[in-house]
Amino acid sequence: MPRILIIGGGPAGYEAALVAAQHGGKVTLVDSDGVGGACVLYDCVPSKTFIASTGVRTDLRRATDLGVSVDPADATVSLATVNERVRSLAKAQSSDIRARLQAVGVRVLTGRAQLTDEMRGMAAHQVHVELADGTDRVLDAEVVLIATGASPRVLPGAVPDGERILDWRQVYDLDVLPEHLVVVGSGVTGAEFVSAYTEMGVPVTLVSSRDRMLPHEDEDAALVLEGTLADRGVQLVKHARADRVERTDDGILVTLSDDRTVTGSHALLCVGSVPNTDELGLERVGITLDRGGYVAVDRVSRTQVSGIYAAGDCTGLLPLASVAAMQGRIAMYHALGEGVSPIRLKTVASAVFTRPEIANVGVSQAAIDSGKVPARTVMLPLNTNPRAKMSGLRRGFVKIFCRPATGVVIGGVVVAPIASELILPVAMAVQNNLTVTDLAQTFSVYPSLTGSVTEAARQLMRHDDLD
Ligand SMILES: Cc1cc2nc3c(=O)[nH]c(=O)nc-3n(C[C@H](O)[C@H](O)[C@H](O)COP(=O)(O)OP(=O)(O)OC[C@H]3O[C@@H](n4cnc5c(N)ncnc54)[C@H](O)[C@@H]3O)c2cc1C
Ligand SMILES: NC(=O)c1ccc[n+]([C@@H]2O[C@H](COP(=O)([O-])OP(=O)(O)OC[C@H]3O[C@@H](n4cnc5c(N)ncnc54)[C@H](O)[C@@H]3O)[C@@H](O)[C@H]2O)c1
Repeated sequence: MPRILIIGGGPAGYEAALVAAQHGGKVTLVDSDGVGGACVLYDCVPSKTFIASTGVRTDLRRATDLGVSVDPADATVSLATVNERVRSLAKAQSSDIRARLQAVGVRVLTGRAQLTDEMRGMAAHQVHVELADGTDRVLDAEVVLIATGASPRVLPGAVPDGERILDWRQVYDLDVLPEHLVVVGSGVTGAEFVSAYTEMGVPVTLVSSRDRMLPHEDEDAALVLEGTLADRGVQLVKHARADRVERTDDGILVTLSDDRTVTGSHALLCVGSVPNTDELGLERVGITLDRGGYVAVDRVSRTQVSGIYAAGDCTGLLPLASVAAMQGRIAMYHALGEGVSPIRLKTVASAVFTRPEIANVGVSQAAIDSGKVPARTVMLPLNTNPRAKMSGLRRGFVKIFCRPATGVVIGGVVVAPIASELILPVAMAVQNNLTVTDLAQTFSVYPSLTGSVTEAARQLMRHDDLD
């Protein structure tokens, strides 16, 4: 069995370690900041835990429409308590993962690793680990997995100070809600925080470099979200690139590239990430990084160098926890000589955890509209759904896309309060090459929001599908 050394303990690294150990590999995992990685400690898990608290206020706000009078103003937020919950849940999950790794025999080291091969082309790679206790160790391994993730991008004129100018990892240090939050960047991270703080009752201004939020998401979905946020009082400043963010006497000042200015009490920078790939000794062993600093990999996570694999955000493939984990597992199956299918991004389901949520899977409407992918499409507003009416939901929709000739489902989008859950039947259909007839003939519960998924599929069935 090869010796396996994994650098980075996020979903890419720890999922790889679990499968490798379960298949008999002798595995060491080195992580500098905490098992679970940035995913569990700073990014995905904390943000979704925070959003869970904001959702309580959303439900209270909507209660009056359903005949239950609650004044949302009475629902005061103890930000310190919310943030303490966020931090302790993240730490608990990190401990759980460490325990699982140790239970299957993975050796876990806390420290910073880098490749130090003295010669290229050797059967074993050499890794130097600077341990957290100040000591050093040199380890040899036939298989190395680089799974070092990414860090918030810092704009030269807008360096976070952790007090008023924040990146998304620093927001949990606030004890009091901002009086007026300016979010810079309208990608998924920016959109989620705009939605969450708005639900908390904080006035929010969004500085968006594009003509719409969520430029990589379904346009109809992004417009629904923009409409909802505008109704909730969010100020959207479009075509606005932030050049500088500075402290003022009582807050912050954002200066845009066209000299417009935006003021607020706090700024939250959500301007993307950079891969953690420097100081890893990659060039020394013969791995060249691309222009963005990412490690290039093939569909079974191999780098240019034999025995060295990479997975997760450091590869820039699709920065999602689920994809990172799959890349990590695939790398280990391949390294251990197990049968493995190359990664398929066309079946990845993902969600934006705003209110409403936006979830999608498979091909996009943009690819269909551009003529790249031939498809039949349907978009069903949720306000026709009986369960949605009962719950007072007015916005949202279900879209399904299928192949013109066969009716095989190739993608879909759901915009709804729990779209992240509702996308699963569409994802199952895409993953398993099911047709719209298969979906339509599946019993959905009456009344349910998934009834709109089966109804959308029914609308895509053609007369000859009924034969
Ligand atoms: C705000 C936010 C919310 C998100 N929400 C979601 C979500 O809801 N769903 C979803 O699927 N994805 C989400 N993502 C994306 C997800 O967090 C990432 O795709 C995921 O963390 C990638 O996992 P990873 O294993 O590649 O890296 P990471 O989770 O970043 O872990 C890498 C680890 O390697 C360590 N490391 C780095 N260098 C070294 C070194 N030299 N030696 C040792 N250790 C090292 C790091 O300290 C870190 O602990 C979100 C991202 C952000 C920014
Ligand atoms: N729910 C989830 O699954 C989830 C949540 C958050 C992030 N993620 C993952 O992380 C990826 C990255 O998302 P992200 O939002 O962190 O980064 P991103 O790179 O997608 O978005 C950053 C945005 O900031 C803008 N920007 C950059 N510089 C700017 C400036 N000076 N002024 C104004 N705007 C500026 C960019 O144009 C871009 O639209 C996502 O694609 C997703 O895969 C997933």
